[in-house]
Amino acid sequence: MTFPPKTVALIVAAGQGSRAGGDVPKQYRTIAGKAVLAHAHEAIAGHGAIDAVFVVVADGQQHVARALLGDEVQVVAGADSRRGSVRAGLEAIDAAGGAGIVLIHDAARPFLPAAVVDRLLEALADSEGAIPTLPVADTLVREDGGTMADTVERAQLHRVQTPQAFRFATILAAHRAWDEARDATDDAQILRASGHDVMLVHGDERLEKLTYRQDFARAEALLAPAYMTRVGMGYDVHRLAPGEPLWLGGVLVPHDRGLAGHSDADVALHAMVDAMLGALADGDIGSHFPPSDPQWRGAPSDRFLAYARDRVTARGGRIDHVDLTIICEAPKIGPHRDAMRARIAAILDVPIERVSVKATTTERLGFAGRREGIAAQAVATLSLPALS
Ligand SMILES: Nc1ccn([C@@H]2O[C@H](COP(=O)(O)OP(=O)(O)OP(=O)(O)O)[C@@H](O)[C@H]2O)c(=O)n1
Ligand SMILES: C[C@](O)(CO)[C@H](O)COP(=O)(O)O
Repeated sequence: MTFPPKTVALIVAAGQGSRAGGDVPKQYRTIAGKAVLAHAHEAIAGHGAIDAVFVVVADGQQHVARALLGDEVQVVAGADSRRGSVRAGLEAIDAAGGAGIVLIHDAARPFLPAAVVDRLLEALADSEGAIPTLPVADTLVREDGGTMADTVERAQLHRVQTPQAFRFATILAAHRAWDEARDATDDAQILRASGHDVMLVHGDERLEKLTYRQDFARAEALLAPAYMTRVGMGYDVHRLAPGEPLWLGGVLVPHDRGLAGHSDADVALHAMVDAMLGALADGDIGSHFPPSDPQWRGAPSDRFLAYARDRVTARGGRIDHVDLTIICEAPKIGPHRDAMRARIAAILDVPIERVSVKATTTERLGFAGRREGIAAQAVATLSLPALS
């Protein structure tokens, strides 16, 4: 029976990130709230073939790495060059008992699809080393003092990524044999210099290295949740009755009659609640606050609207806009429009510019025209995570 060789991931994170700028080295900057190094660690450590992870950081930063990654990870002090940091990591793995396979990975490549690791390990079955690469899509030219010189044939050129996978004993020996006076930008060239072939497997665009400041915006965009716009509409009617206060759009409006209903009968807020629940495809106001339930008798309708707002937030969504139309002969809505907008904006916790309140009569036609009741229509526009 053969056992798979012990496979160790070695993440190098001891660089200064000078090309990326910023107050802290790029591997400690966050993307979607998580440190770049933590993303890289999570991606590689989460692959089922990885038995242990060693991380190389600048001397003095060991406690930062442990705080980010936990105590299971082995933390090693790095060197002034990437090559030196890899060497320090390999020696630490050797001192800890060695490995069968090592995957050497840049912390600066935080997004690692598992399929890349699968391809590397498969290629390693017949070789001492394998690396992920991508083809070059642009035309390549040499420069001669600011002008274009020869075009470089690109068919055989590849962009080299990490992780780079090696038989551990072979890459350790190659590093030890390497002339310390020379640098090397990656480990595959060190292996090759020791006489071994390096297999190429297909890499992944998501593995691109964070090198420059603008690369961080690209990385944030990669992780940003995709939103979809959802629109809901609501409609409600309540009867006007003497001796009732008139609540409309969350505002107490002076009038000779008020709206009758189980709660405070604020027809405008009720239509808005239904619009928001509609956009969520989450039932209607009656299913969340049944009129048969005595606890809602006389209840202020701003509670219902705040509830709908919280349903949106709980789904990871945001309220982009609400548009309300109040349909009545009297009272006049114009004088109260901005107070209603301000109140609704406060309940929904959105800027007032996202709240529209309009009004219309029905030219004295129908129940609204006969002043028997007031109707309201609302449209709510929400952004919800696409998968919600
Ligand atoms: N002395 C070094 C230099 C680099 N690295 C690591 O090697 C990876 C790739 O290197 P690079 O992108 O060049 O990172 P930096 O050297 O930090 O960047 P810069 O050259 O812009 O300073 C990074 O994860 C980096 O932290 C390292 O461990 N030790
Ligand atoms: C190892 C590497 O990421 C492979 O592309 C690259 O060579 C690192 O180069 P850098 O100059 O250290 O960024």
